[in-house]
Amino acid sequence: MFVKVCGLRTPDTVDAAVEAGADAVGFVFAPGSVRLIAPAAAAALVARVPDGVETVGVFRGQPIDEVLRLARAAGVGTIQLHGDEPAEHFARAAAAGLRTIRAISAARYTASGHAGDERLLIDATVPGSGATFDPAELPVPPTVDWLLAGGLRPDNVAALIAAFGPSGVDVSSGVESSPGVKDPALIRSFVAAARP
Ligand SMILES: O=C(O)c1ccccc1N[C@@H]1O[C@H](COP(=O)(O)O)[C@@H](O)[C@H]1O
Repeated sequence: MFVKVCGLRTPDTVDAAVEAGADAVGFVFAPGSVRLIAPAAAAALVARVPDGVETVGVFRGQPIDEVLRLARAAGVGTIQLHGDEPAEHFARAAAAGLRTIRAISAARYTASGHAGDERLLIDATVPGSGATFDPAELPVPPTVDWLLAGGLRPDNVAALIAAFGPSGVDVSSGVESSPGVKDPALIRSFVAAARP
């Protein structure tokens, strides 16, 4: 089970995610997020991440030139786009040597609409809110590689994996002691619960 821990902003929590065995760590560059991090600060955290652990920049509705500039400054290897971005944005990212994750709400998922995506993340309507989505919004889970996100926590992730059968999971609020403040112990508990 691929495990991503997102919205990291401090060295101790990046280290906790890596040591716990996370496959990916995420840094949020979407304006207005409580987890927003400056690219230079993110670059210092990316430098702590060993090869083999994916570094993901998270964006929402931003111009692709801004996305690429921030991704380059932070040194992340993957971008995650939450704003219904056009195919051209993904092509520009791939041309820049970046991997991509398309993030959509469960209510907007259609199999035909996402067959060609490299990787898909299916979230609740408001990303980063700590809310889960209604299972009725995803009657038939994707057959492509996909990440389950939205309100995941150490105490619910195993049941949600069993219910939806994703390729991976992605968490932010559920491993925080307060909005935007990651808790190393909760990070460790989440990774252990996601990969028993
Ligand atoms: O985390 C944020 O603040 C954020 C802001 C804008 C776009 C995406 C964001 N986070 C993504 O949402 C998922 C789910 O969050 P949560 O676990 O429900 O809090 C998170 O993993 C990020 O990929």
